[in-house]
Amino acid sequence: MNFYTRKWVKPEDLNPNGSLFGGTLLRWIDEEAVIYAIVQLANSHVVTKYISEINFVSSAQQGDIIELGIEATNFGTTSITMRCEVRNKITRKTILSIDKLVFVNLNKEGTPTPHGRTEITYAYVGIDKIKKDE
Ligand SMILES: CCCCCCCCCCCCCCCC(=O)SCCNC(=O)CCNC(=O)[C@H](O)C(C)(C)COP(=O)(O)OP(=O)(O)OC[C@H]1O[C@@H](n2cnc3c(N)ncnc32)[C@H](O)[C@@H]1OP(=O)(O)O
Repeated sequence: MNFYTRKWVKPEDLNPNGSLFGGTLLRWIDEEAVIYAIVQLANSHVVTKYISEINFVSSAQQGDIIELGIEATNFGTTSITMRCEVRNKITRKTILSIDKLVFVNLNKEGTPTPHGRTEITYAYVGIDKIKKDE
């Protein structure tokens, strides 16, 4: 699993108890996962379809540095399934885990369309190769 994104937990990210707000963390994960899906499927028109059980394992506090990890676990016909783990960068303690995030590859009309991908792309995919809607 690659931990590409690091976040520094700031005052505006906190809930009234002073720990990292769960909704903020989920927003960061959705964003991270959609970028991962766009790169893997080489298409900018992908949407979040399904997110499985979310396990908030431990909390993060102001000042903590956390990192978000995403890994593709299955390439379907029109979908990609990923798993996610968030951990404290310093202690490596798990903060959250999600077993399944499913994103669907869409065409210009917004209909699910085959992506033709079968395995993880590790090499850099040029941004010019990512299909964008016109
Ligand atoms: C890096 C450079 C970028 C440059 C460029 C930037 C562009 C920057 C763009 C940003 C983009 C932001 C995007 C953000 C992410 C949102 O915020 S997306 C917003 C939230 N999501 C939505 O609004 C989606 C709403 N849902 C839908 O529109 C429809 O459900 C969908 C997605 C079109 C799918 O329709 P459907 O009838 O369920 O389709 P169906 O053919 O039955 O299934 C499609 C696939 O989903 C799977 N599936 C269906 N239901 C389920 C389920 N419950 N569980 C698991 N899998 C399921 C199916 O098995 C199938 O997969 P395959 O077997 O083909 O692999």
